[in-house]
Amino acid sequence: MSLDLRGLTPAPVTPFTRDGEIDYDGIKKVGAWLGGIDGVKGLVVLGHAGEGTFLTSDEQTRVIEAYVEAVKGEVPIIAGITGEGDHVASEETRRAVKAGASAGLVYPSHGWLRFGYQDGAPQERYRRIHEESGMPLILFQYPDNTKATYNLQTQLDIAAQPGVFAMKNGVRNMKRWDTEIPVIREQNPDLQILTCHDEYLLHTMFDVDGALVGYGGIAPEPLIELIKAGKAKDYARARELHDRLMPVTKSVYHRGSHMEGTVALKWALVARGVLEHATVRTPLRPLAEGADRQIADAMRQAGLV
Ligand SMILES: N[C@@H](CC=O)C(=O)O
Repeated sequence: MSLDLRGLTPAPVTPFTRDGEIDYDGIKKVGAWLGGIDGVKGLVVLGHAGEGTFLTSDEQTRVIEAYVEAVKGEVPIIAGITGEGDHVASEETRRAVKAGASAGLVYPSHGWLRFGYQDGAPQERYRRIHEESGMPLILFQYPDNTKATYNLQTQLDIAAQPGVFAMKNGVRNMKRWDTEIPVIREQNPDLQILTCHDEYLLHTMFDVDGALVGYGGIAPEPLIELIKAGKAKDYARARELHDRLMPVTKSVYHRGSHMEGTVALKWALVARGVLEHATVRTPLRPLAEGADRQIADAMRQAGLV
């Protein structure tokens, strides 16, 4: 498997026009900017930050194509694969391959969040998607406080399957992180382990090959430094970067929910001059009055503006 995500892989937003259509000029701008940064290893489009499930399947295809064009071959485009059933997810992955995506980040089937999954179902989901599309896949570990979180054996099984080359881990249970990551690593030395703990990256930064985060779409430069510091086991430097970013972390990710974080990401890009406005699609809603100014202040304090 040749994809190398050992570094920063941002999950960028999908820009919209003020009337809620996809803003292709906006994608060009975001894609060219992020794709041109040394240390960015790929972009994951159509994830949570990219409002992927709020797009029609035609729109999803066009967003992939637009990002592929925007990055001009500098980095691979990876598509979020979110279809509920394995058959539709597999079809979705085939469309993504055709549109130019180089890999897929496979989300759990949505119903598992509420009801949990039957033994073997996650393994089968990855197996089928890979076999039917040929796409290299990233295992997505959901938070421990959801029923869609995979137990250790399920993670090990998926990680060992053909076509699975990386894991995006957002377990958000530090006991599980500290005990499971070493086992996963030992049993799958080639698996690229990427943290997605946007709201508290510091703890996870010392055990990973990289980060696959929405945060990377607004603050790529310090996050690349943070990943380097983690790999060098330079806690002092990592702590310094963490502290510098804290106002941004708070104003974007310590909000009522991670959903608000997606809206906040767009305001952060407005502050950076990358986007002109922060239009999102429902069910996302505008942030409370003044949040835009608070986010812009935080970006200034962190030296990102
Ligand atoms: N960082 C979030 C949202 C990304 O998909 C997560 O942990 O899942």
